[in-house]
Amino acid sequence: SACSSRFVLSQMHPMWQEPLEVPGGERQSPIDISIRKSVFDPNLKPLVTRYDPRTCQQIWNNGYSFLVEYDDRTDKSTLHGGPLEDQFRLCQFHFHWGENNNWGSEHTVDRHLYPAELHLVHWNSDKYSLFEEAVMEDNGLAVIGVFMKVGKRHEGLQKLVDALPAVRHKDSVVEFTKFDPSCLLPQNTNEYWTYAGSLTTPPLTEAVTWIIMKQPIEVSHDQLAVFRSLLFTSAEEEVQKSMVNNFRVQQSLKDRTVRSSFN
Ligand SMILES: NS(=O)(=O)c1ccc(S(=O)(=O)c2ccccc2)s1
Ligand SMILES: [Zn+2]
Repeated sequence: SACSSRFVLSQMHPMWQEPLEVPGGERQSPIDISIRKSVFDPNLKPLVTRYDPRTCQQIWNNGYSFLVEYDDRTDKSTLHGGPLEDQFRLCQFHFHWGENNNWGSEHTVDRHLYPAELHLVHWNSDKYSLFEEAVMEDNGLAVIGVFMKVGKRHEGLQKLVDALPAVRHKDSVVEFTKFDPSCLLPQNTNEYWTYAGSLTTPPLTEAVTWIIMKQPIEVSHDQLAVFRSLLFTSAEEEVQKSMVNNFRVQQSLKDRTVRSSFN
């Protein structure tokens, strides 16, 4: 899928310094979601996801996270509803996590940090014909964020966890098929926050409608430990660096309002 293979994320080290200026800079992500400052919007609709597991293709360690990539050449795995006016196509999902269970998520809720956060990345296939075009437009992308907390083992996630040793190093790819990402959504997808933001890794473009689920999913301590066994570095590099703390620092809300789909 074009959504991540053609875009080589900036070669800056994953703990990259914040670039001096970013495109626009008025709607950057991630942010802290203040529950009391969010505004209930009764016009927000339920989210509708239709994912076809047959579009799942591979897992790729891009040196920043690991991406599970989907065939986005047709409208087989889609997202619409919620705050969205158009239909969006799933291109990949990936995660952000910490070196321990005390932190790791990019977004926070009333400053509460989760040990990890899942991002399901979609692009507006009603308005654009290629992912590359959508990335440059302010309504081009929609990312569903799901918080992850430590608890019982997540059976659906285990198939993915078992494949991770095959993509331990940066630039490694392994075939990964027949995975339905809706198993990673919480059972209640009607309660979410939404706001206008950006990609949280370079190019940081301000093209994302963020949809953050209120209900976290539970994963086990051991499953998160396997995430931390991945490496930022490629097999050739002599010094291996554990892939941990791959989250961006929080950004100012500026002149934005976070809406909630629930009261
Ligand atoms: N963490 S996040 O969900 O905001 C995110 C960062 C990068 C991507 S991308 O790989 O889709 C991509 C998109 C456009 C250009 C390059 C990569 S998605
Ligand atoms: Zn992300």
